[in-house]
Amino acid sequence: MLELSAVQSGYGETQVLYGLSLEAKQGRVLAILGRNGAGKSTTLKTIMGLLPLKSGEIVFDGKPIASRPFDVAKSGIAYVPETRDIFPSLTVRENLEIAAKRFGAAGSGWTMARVLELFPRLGERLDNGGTQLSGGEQQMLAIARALLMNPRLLILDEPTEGLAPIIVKLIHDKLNELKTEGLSMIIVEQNFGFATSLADDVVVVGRGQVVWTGSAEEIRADQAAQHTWLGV
Ligand SMILES: Nc1ncnc2c1ncn2[C@@H]1O[C@H](COP(=O)(O)OP(=O)(O)OP(=O)(O)O)[C@@H](O)[C@H]1O
Repeated sequence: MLELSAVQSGYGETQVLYGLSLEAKQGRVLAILGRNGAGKSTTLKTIMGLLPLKSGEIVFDGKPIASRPFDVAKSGIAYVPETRDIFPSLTVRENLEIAAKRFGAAGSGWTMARVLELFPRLGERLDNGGTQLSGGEQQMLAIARALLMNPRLLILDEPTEGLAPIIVKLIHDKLNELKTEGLSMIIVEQNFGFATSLADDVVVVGRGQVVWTGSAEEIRADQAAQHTWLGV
């Protein structure tokens, strides 16, 4: 579904990705793991067109991916950044409506009612401003907003960062529901247990390249790889 081949990218003069290749498959969850600064977020930003592709290729559903973020989103990839990027001056309802209006295909897939069914907590907070939400509620809103774009691929950057264990469990269960429904996902995570219990496939990034590829079961069983690449 999404294939990166020999991708080089970075920030201005600073190169971060040195020939990174990976594949996210249809109907599966891919976890991208790696130590701080390995290049995981940079990989996601390059996919989304937020950083320029210096060389290499990114192919989505058989075609080269769009280069501008809006067009990447339009093509069916929704991205939940590490910063969540809730509009702070808008209410929960307004945050959701913007996504639904801009990207939602009328009458198909995800609707406001369906995302509120997934996250009832948001239904109780519809008139609250973005800044009045807890970290967990912001993450729920960011995911709900991404779903309203009716993506074929959902990309999440560290969805559990800074969240209390009970909210981490809730987010885990919701993402698991989405997985069961067949939604393809890429998840960047520092939380090894969270990532490997959701993922089918795993790649580990180290210094801007993929250094390990296998299944979630394989990395859970491979203590040497965990130690070498993740410091677990
Ligand atoms: N805006 C930026 N300008 C310059 N360099 C950056 C910028 N953002 C990140 N970097 C550098 O790029 C490298 C990779 O960062 P990246 O955010 O992709 O790491 P990561 O694997 O996602 O880890 P983390 O868990 O810390 O986010 C790091 O060395 C980081 O310092």
